Amino acid sequence: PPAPPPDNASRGEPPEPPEQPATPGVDGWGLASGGGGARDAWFRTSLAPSEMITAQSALLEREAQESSTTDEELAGRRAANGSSERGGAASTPDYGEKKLPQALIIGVKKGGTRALLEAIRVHPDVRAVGVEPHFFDRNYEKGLEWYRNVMPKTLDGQITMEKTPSYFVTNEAPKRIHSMAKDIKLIVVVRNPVTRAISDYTQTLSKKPEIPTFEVLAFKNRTLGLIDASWSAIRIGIYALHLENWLQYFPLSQILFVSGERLIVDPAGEMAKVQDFLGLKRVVTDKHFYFNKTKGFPCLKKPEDSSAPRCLGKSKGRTHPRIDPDVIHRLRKFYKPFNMMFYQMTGQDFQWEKEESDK
Ligand SMILES: Nc1ncnc2c1ncn2[C@@H]1O[C@H](COP(=O)(O)OS(=O)(=O)O)[C@@H](OP(=O)(O)O)[C@H]1O
Repeated sequence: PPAPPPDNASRGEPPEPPEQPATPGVDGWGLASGGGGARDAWFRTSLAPSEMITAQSALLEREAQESSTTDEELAGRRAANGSSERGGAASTPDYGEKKLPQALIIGVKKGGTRALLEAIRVHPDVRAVGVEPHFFDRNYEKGLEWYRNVMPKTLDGQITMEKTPSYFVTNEAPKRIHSMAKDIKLIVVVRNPVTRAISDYTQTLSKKPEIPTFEVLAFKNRTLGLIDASWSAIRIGIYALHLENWLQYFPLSQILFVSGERLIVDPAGEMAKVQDFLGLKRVVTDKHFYFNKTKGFPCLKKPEDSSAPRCLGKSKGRTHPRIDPDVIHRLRKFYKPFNMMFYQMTGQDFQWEKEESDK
């Protein structure tokens, strides 16, 4: 495989979270209603009103810094809803204590991380932060007490979780996470890197319509067919490169790789693996999902006691621009050796080479 690419260079996109040079030698849906009853709704947070303030300030900070890894719609609703976010549970006393997370969704950006977090927080034994705390990349200097405070209260036996997709590509993240909890469980939602890159670009384009085309940004030299691996949209997809860094600190057994593609076609199947990995009873099953034809994605069934939205918002499942098939072909060739290395490292074949087209 080609040599590790250099760091991302600014290409007129919103700034990315700080990404570090490659490791040397590497080629490379929960409403806690009625005191813990049905928790089946996308777009709900498990935060009490007071916790919302902390989380919202984290959110605002995040938005001030950059907006590349966003769940914009979710953020918008949260800001609009203010402290009434817990809906039916707002009047329910919030028992328990805030703990540091025992499991993290560390990536990848545009992999399907929001869908996974919203689905797992349906589980009564999981409580999660709705926003991305970005602790191990941007807020680390705020300290562990700040981080713990961002977390929702949990009862004994409940797992605390958060998701920040940029952790996966943050050089310092594995070391920092390991120093907090060496037995933490890590989840990575991976997706065909070509489609992921287009999804990433589509998100940027939605905020900055004036940016060059994907085809222009993807190449250092298009005539020579030289891919610009320093462009973050491309670099994030070199999963083997980033994974190498995590494996310096965590055994493979502590990392679960979820297929972003399977999470769409068989959400219950992927959720079974996630629950097993987290040591949870398989509570989130096919009964919780339905396929929404308008959205084109699986959504969570509406809880009996709520009129909450069931699908993820408009920022999830955007229509991708049409990309020159030749460029897609070049990118697939570029990623192939890295994908092979990733399959070998994880012992899982994600079948990205078999896909005939990239959405
Ligand atoms: N159930 C469901 N509903 C909607 N969207 C779904 C779902 N499951 C997976 N996906 C895919 O998730 C992609 C966004 O990934 P992330 O949530 O990780 O994005 S982000 O990094 O937090 O911005 C998003 O990417 P795009 O389709 O490119 O918008 C979706 O394809």
